[in-house]
Amino acid sequence: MEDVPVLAVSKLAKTFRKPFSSKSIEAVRGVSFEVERGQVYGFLGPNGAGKSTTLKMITGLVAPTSGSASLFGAPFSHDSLRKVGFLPENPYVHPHLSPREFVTLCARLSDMREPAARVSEALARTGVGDTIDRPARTLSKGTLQRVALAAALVHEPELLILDEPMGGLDPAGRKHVRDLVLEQKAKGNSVLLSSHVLSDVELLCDRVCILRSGSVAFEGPLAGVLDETFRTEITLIENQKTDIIIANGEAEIADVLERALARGARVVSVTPKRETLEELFVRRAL
Ligand SMILES: Nc1ncnc2c1ncn2[C@@H]1O[C@H](COP(=O)(O)OP(=O)(O)OP(=O)(O)O)[C@@H](O)[C@H]1O
Repeated sequence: MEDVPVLAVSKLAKTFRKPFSSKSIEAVRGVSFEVERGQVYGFLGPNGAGKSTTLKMITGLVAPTSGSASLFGAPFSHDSLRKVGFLPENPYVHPHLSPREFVTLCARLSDMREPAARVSEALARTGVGDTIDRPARTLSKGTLQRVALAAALVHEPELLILDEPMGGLDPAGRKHVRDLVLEQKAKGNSVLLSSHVLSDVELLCDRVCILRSGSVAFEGPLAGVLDETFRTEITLIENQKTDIIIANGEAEIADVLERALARGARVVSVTPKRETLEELFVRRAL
């Protein structure tokens, strides 16, 4: 079972019908990708690209129009969801429950018998400190986000799905999330991370899928892509003017330098530049 993907999404599609109208919105159009064990997988795309809808179909909250998602090598079932933790975008924490009560409720819904220790541990891990017994309606947005994250983690899921986990968090909270994601990976668990914070995605993810208008615009390992787009900037001064030439690959660099020196140009710098995820995102998704 080691080689079976933790999550396999196959041609998932969702069309929403507009009420009282013949119009419809094709939110997701045949999206496929796989998440392996121990992998942190980035799910990116501009606003309205279909990320949240895809994550809701994976977790059974929205019924697909077509296509399927299988978890741990088996067709989707509510049983397989026991091994999944989900932090939705704009999570709802019942306003009359305290963080401890809410996360205990979530733990019991995941069939945990004696969850007290795990509940305290999960809330401490996400940094909900001394507000643990206050009603949720009195808590800040960032604290509620931390409570919801604890609820997604409490049953020690093998696949953690995070939809915009940095929403409303301060720098310390964002660091908590980054550390948590790396901790999950170190334990051999998998994380599917949807985020607009590209620097975090670049730091954490092994592989990414970029959605555009409901379709996959790019899917692949991050390292390979960023290496593939490796280029070198050569700055020259020629006839009292500065010129920047972009060269790809060693042969091209040698060629540019040889010609420049033969013309009597002065080489000011030769700087390797790697494409950032931000640049890749703009190129592929916008
Ligand atoms: N319940 C719904 N009914 C009708 N349309 C919907 C519904 N949910 C989402 N949509 C539409 O589907 C499209 C995709 O929305 P979705 O929330 O999946 O995008 P997203 O990539 O998560 O965006 P964001 O980054 O802004 O969260 C949008 O056009 C949205 O308006």
